[in-house]
Amino acid sequence: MGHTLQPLDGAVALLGLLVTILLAAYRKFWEWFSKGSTAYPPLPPGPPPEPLLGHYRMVPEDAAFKQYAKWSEEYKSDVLFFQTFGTKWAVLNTLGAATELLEKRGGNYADRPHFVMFEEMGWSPTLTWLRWGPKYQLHRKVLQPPFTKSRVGQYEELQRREALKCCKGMIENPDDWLNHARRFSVAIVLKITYGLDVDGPYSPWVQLADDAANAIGKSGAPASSIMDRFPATRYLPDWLPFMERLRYAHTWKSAIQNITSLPFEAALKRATSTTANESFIHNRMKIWHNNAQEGLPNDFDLDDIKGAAATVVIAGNDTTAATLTLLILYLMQNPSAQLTAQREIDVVTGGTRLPTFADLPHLPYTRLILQETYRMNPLSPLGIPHASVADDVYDGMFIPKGTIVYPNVWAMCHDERVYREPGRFWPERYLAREEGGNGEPAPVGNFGFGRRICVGRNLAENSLLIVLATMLTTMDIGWPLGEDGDPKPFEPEWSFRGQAIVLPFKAKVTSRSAQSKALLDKEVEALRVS
Ligand code: HEM
Repeated sequence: MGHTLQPLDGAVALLGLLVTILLAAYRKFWEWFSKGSTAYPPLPPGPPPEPLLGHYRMVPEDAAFKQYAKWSEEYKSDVLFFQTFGTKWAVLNTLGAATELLEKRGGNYADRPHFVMFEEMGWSPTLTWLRWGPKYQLHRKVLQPPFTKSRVGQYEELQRREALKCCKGMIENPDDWLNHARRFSVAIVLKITYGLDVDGPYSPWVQLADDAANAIGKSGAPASSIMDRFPATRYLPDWLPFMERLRYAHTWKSAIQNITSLPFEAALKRATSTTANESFIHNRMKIWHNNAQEGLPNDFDLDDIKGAAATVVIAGNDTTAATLTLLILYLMQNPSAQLTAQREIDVVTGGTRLPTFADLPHLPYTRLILQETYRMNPLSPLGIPHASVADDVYDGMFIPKGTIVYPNVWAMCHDERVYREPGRFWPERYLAREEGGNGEPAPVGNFGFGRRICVGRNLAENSLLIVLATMLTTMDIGWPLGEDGDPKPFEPEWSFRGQAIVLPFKAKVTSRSAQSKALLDKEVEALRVS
């Protein structure tokens, strides 16, 4: 039967036409807007946005850094520009752009965006998320000094002690190597910050730190949730289907509250029961009490002390544990690199003692293994975003005030113009050609840029180098064996939602020799009785 034209069909057709015209007009407007005017140069390029939603739906939540790298090639620009609901963000895909903007013009990019999702997760004031201003400067002034290159040596004894315990734990419980890696990292930051000891891999402190790391690690790229792009949505009910990230924030809120409060409370209790304790919390509390007693103002109040301490644990724990996990992965996958580093260490120690901090400057290849690990998988592939304080122009492109700026560290570390076969683990790549290398530059950006550069980078580097050197001296790391007794190579799984994390995997950890085991046992025993 034929279909006669109804008034409704006409209305639908009219609506369709209207939508098409509006879409075309919107595209034209965007082209005009991004081209700039006589007053403003054009915005950096990027894919054309959708009406109303802008680029919101176009950026994948999973491995966004890879999509940004592709767009950078497609639009032939090291800087890309995006917007949605009035929020603007730029992505810097080359080291040149990141150095120029975040380092040379660092003052203009020292701000952070307003992290709405993290606020929903219940964070106290912490340096990492604080906006640029007096409060930020106060936190940085308090947190930076203990971790500078000249002062970080005060933690070497603690770091070596924990490295020895970590290796002994891994060798004696090889199936549990991951928990020993986690314990190593938590033990260092909890001791420095709160004066707390972490007894074994199943200490509740390890679990607590692990929950917080999970909460952060899978929360998506910072400042990229719907609440960050469109803050009013934080007030919507979290059961709405598109409010998945708000639901996530509320689910994990207790993990953030626990890591902020429980070690703090435990440290305060210890402060009354022990006299000598030199942790961050105890030093800050002493200042706080003295000021209070003398009637002086306390600029750094209790909430600031609590937040600053939690920053060190959260920023310093999982990053170190995740890098140690990557080291084990790459050593397992690259036996020849492992052997070269082991030989290097044997020459320095004569094979008759375990390495110390004094040996590290003489272990260039071991250091290159860590450097190559940083390059292969930057933990924060899009860094932690900065934000611009005032309008700026870069390479003829306009970057408006208040733009959120992501350094695409992954793209910089995998730039084929800089690194040959960037997906290959090859520590020699940094050596000069005549030494069998390719003269490639050390990767930059793993610890961020400019005024916001990581406060704990020297501490992290020392922790990782001493545990790496101790592992190489005392352990062999290989593929797990199958039931037939043969090594079974595999490709591990990864999570790229927010941080780039390798998921737990199996490895075969064995003692390197009876002699290295005896040396390790002796040193750990000496720690126990001291
Ligand atoms: C392998 C280990 C680590 C990695 C890969 C790492 C990476 C980063 C990155 C990418 C940033 C952002 C920098 C920027 O905005 O440009 C950062 C900031 C920060 N990191 Fe680390 N970090 C590590 C270890 C640590 C440790 C051990 C501590 C503890 C002392 C720490 C404390 C901080 C703090 C407090 C900030 C915020 C700085 C600011 O906003 O001014 N990090 N880190």
